[in-house]
Amino acid sequence: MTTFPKRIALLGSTGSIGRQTLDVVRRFPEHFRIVAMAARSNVDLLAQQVQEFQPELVTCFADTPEVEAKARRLLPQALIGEQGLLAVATHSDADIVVAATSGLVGLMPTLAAIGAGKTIALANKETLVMAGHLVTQAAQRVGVPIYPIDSEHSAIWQCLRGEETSSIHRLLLTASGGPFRATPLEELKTVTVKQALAHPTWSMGPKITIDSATLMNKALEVIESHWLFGVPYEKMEVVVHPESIIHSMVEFIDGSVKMQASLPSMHLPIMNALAYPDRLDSAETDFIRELRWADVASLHFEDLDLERFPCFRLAVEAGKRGGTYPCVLVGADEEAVELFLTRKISYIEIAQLIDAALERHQSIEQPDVAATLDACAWARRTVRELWKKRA
Ligand SMILES: NC(=O)C1=CN([C@@H]2O[C@H](COP(=O)(O)OP(=O)(O)OC[C@H]3O[C@@H](n4cnc5c(N)ncnc54)[C@H](OP(=O)(O)O)[C@@H]3O)[C@@H](O)[C@H]2O)C=CC1
Ligand SMILES: CC(=O)[C@@H](O)[C@H](O)COP(=O)(O)O
Ligand SMILES: [Mn+2]
Repeated sequence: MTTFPKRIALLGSTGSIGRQTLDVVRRFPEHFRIVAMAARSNVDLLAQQVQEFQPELVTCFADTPEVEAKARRLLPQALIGEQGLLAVATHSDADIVVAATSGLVGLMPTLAAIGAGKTIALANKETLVMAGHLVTQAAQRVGVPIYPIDSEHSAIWQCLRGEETSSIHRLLLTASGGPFRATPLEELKTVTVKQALAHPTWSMGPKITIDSATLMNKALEVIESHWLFGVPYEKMEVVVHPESIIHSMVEFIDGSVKMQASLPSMHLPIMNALAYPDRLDSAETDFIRELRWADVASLHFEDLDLERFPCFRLAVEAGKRGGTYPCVLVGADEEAVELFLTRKISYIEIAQLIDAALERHQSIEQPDVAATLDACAWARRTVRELWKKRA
């Protein structure tokens, strides 16, 4: 039987997933309590959240001296600096850690949380992509569960309840196709950051939104599925579904297909991960609207256009090759997306730089944590150097 309230440590409280997690906690105070929270630079919002949720521990990474000064002024009780994420992830009062920072910074706190025996509610997909073997082995060793928050994985997780992995014929991950699904190929050379950030169905942080535009996000999700559900790459397919209402499907060996549908809102997968094995009543919320027949009357599905989205092939290939290739993928992507967001490279150069970094890499098998982080750092440096040579 579940004991409520569950006590939550929230990594990335000021982000898109972090804020939606707090919406859920705010709505179900008898079910959840925030005991610790961490953010990087949005001190104003973090201070408001601390005021409202009264965590026992708050930390701010503070990536510049200005942010640090502000954090010391507005949050004198906060732990400042890089140790903060680890302290939040291992807080002794937390039952469950919501891993919702963006990018590769998610790995170490997630491993630390597992080591401390915490249940993981995982939004940060980069963690499993770059270190799937380390994270899943650690979780198995300690005996802690990893509940997915990513919408596709939440859908698959729900479809698999009561089923055997041996009954899976294939996983079908849906992809919205992003803002450039139908853009003439020639125009992709000149698309802007603003256009790339205009996701057709989801409102998310900038890194994942650009990954959705390049379809890197979907490839990361294929790799994430491999680790979460233990399904080989040959048994996974991606189908473009522009409405983002079917969040993914599982086809079983007898031909039956289960799919999970809901309007695009991350509140539902967050609620699912936090409340598992229970389900909370969404009628009690103002952020989840029930699905009406009109919403599903006209749904569309298309094949994925691999020529349009070179990042997809590059990334799945890196996942299949294994070793340190997935670490390089995550590091190179993080750097290339940063260069694009700061308007230093064009949209099509994202894939070119990631490709060049993967080409140059000498992979090692079964990397440990240090080798994983080294490979990510090497990839970031390599992308930056390649860009400087071009510029
Ligand atoms: N948004 C979504 O709908 C979905 C997101 N995900 C995944 O969830 C993760 C989070 O995404 P999203 O919420 O969109 O991202 P955002 O960019 O909106 O938020 C990122 C959060 O992480 C914090 N953060 C970043 N670096 C650090 C650091 N070094 N120390 C402490 N905090 C840090 C940010 O703090 P600050 O704001 O102060 O800078 C912010 O709170 C990503 O891995 C993404 O792929 C998966 C599925 C859906
Ligand atoms: C909400 C969520 O889970 C995102 O990861 C979503 O999948 C992004 O949409 P795309 O299908 O465009 O990548
Ligand atoms: Mn997703």
